[in-house]
Amino acid sequence: MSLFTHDDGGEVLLASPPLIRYSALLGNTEATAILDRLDAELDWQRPSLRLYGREHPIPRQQVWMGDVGYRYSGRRFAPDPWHPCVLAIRDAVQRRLADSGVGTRFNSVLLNRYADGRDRMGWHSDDEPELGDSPLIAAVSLGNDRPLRFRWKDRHAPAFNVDQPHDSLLLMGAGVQARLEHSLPSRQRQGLRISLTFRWITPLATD
Ligand SMILES: O=C(O)CCC(=O)C(=O)O
Ligand SMILES: [Fe+2]
Repeated sequence: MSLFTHDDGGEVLLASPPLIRYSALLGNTEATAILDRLDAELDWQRPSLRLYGREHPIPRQQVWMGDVGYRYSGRRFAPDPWHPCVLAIRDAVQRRLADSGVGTRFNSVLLNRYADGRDRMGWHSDDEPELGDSPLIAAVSLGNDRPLRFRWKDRHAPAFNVDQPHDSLLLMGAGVQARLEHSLPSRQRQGLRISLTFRWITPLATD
């Protein structure tokens, strides 16, 4: 699914709200080397979520990284310090977005590790209050190409998939979290994938 291509290589998958995919963010060799390092060097966690009084380990692993803490599903997470590879990716993302006229910075990132096709993420929007009114989220994919599935909250149009190849960047622009939900469905026979979703978090007054 692609409407047209920007001069800088960004593919406009949805014009409004904007959903834009960029390829070859780091270059294949560097992206693969970084995938291996993040897999080996990060302190991957599998927290449990409490649902109807029972603890359920999430079906993937994750690391929060950056300058500010984060609340997720009612719990507080202290961030891990920036890993040099993650800083390199953040800078590449900010440069690529600046080149296409999107001046933005990110102060935190959620890294998700999907060991195989059984690991997944359920339907959600990234719309926590500390992300502000119309958050901009930049999702970088390393490793196996797993489609991100989107559905409209008002169901006015069908759900659709967005492929996320190795070394690609998906920009979810203003309005995407308000109007759509996304999920990473399980798949058969898939290998390791790590995603990095960069965000700007405004620390709340209660912090
Ligand atoms: O791994 C993905 O592609 C999706 C991650 C995501 O939705 C998130 O981190 O909020
Ligand atoms: Fe998300």
